[in-house]
Amino acid sequence: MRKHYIVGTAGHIDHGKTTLSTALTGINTDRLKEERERNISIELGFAPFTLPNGDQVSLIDVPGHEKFIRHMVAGVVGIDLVLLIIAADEGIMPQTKEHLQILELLGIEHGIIVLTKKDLVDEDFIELVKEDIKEILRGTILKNAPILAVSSTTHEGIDELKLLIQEMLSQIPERTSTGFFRMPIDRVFTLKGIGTVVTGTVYSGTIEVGQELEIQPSNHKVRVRSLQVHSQSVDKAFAGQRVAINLTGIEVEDLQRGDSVVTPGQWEPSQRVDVELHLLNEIDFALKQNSEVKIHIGTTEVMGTVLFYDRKEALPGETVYCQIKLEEPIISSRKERFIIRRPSPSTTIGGGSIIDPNAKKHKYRQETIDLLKQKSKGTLDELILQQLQSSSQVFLTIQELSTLLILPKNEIEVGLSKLTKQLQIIEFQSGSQDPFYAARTQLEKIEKQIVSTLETYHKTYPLRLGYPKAEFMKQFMEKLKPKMAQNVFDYWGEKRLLMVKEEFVALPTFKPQLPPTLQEKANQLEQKLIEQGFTPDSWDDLTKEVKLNEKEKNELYNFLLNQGKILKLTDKMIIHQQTFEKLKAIIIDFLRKEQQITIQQAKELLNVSRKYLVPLMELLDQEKVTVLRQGQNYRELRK
Ligand SMILES: Nc1nc2c(ncn2[C@@H]2O[C@H](COP(=O)(O)OP(=O)(O)OP(=O)(O)O)[C@@H](O)[C@H]2O)c(=O)[nH]1
Repeated sequence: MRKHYIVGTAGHIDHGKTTLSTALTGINTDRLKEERERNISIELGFAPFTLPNGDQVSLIDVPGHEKFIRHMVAGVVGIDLVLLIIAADEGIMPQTKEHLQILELLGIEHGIIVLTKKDLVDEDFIELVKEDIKEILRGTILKNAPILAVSSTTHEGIDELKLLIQEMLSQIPERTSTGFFRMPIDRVFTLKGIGTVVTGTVYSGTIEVGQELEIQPSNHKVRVRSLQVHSQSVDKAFAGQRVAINLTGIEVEDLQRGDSVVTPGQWEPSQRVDVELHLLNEIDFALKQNSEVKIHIGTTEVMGTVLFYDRKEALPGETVYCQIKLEEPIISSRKERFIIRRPSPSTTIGGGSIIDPNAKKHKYRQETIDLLKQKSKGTLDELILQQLQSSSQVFLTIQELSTLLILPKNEIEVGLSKLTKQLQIIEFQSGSQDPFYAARTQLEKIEKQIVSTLETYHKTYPLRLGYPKAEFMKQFMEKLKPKMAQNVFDYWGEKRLLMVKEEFVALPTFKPQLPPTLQEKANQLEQKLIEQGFTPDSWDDLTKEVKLNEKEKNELYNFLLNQGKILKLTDKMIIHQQTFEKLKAIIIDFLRKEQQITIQQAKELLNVSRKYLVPLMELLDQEKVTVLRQGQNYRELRK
């Protein structure tokens, strides 16, 4: 299959970028502007040409230094190769160096140095210029770049250059299209009969016709009506490609260069980004705390303030960890490259990569730097583990991790399975529900808390069955759905950390017990209650003559209820379990003979007033001994 590549040009003014583009493509890129209206994906400065093997190249040639920076930053994920153009008669000039620095800051590592205007100088001179260039390139990202001399006017070396471009491109590994979709917008316009069109380079993921997407930071919902890649209509486009998208659901006025088209729900605009920042050697000042800078990222340029956490200033050539507080919210991704410039005089100061696209406020102290360093150096596994270890929410699903880390789900899954095998994290999974995860260290930490919480609770309330389950879940299983919580209870149950009994959580060894002092009083009360038979006192009356404080009274009541020693007749009235058994025996005996019993018959049988009789009979229904026939006034045995 024929491939399509994007090649960028860089170099000092008048060194022959446009003339070389014309020599390679046969198109005068300055004239491309007129063609813009004809097709949604033709745009300023992009000219196509075909390599000897049939692969296609789109050459970007943008005039002017500002535009160069914009295009390089915006196209950083899409540019496969860069041609650094140096005129043989002039050699390295200030802007050559600055462009080289920008390529370096953006991490663009595949390049060819093209020496133009070969026809204006002799061979010896070219050799001298080449030596100069090698000297300058030493230690830079393009240190191994080949150098080739050409003439764009006589076309000497142009075919050789095409072959060299072809060879270099064939060595570049294929891009992967993993992750959520994101495309920073570089142009917005309307076309008659088509509607709103945006163009840009796809940073991550894939896009399809019909897909629902969202514009950030404005949070507009949109749909893809049609797509073009390099003037061809396509159904799908991938990371690294330059794409024109025809959008529905939005007007041109609601879009601007710098916005991003993204997968819905995955990106949150932020006004703080943590960064690893490298300052150029060549600047002649120190970057002070709170300096105002302009950050070029994606297709956006935003003013921001530099915040250091371990210094008052950064010196030329230094690489530091810091934060940039932005004047407007932006969308960015971890490891995304950016450039910073000084607003006036407009000069490039440095650049770097994003550590945290949704950064928080930090304190001025060494720990902040340690954290940023760890985050920037961290592998995917380390990041996942760190998230699970530091999150206030102990249990997280893949979706939650993906949202928190701004990383694609498929990559998170790979990391999780590795970490599970290493026993660094515990996976909770059952049936159709989504699996969720916890870091082992984090789990051990809360297990300790649980044991100590339960111990204290049992000591304070020795008569209770245990810690109320609902409260327990709120405290230790924040945000976990009941079904998921059951998984964790099962896990802890198997580990013999705790046991769950109805609505209570207790240590496995725990049994509610009466202390000796209360035991005696309890016996006394039970005895009295048994003697009262079918006409018992309320709990309040019963306990009047026994010395109990309010708490003991309550605890003992609940204890006897939980132990099944007493049963509730009404809110106030209770009956002893032995009395209830007696009642049951009498009624069952009667019903076996007579089949039915009315209230009147029961009254005669038990010889109590209605005040007791009604709750007694209702208790029998409740305990599933009898049923009251609907609409009748008699009861039968329950089958
Ligand atoms: N003799 C000769 N002249 C050349 C060659 N390449 C470019 N030139 C001339 O150099 C001048 C500048 O060339 P451009 O192609 O406009 O340079 P550029 O780098 O695109 O300039 P900017 O876009 O303004 O930065 C023009 O007059 C060209 O005709 C070459 O290989 N040989």
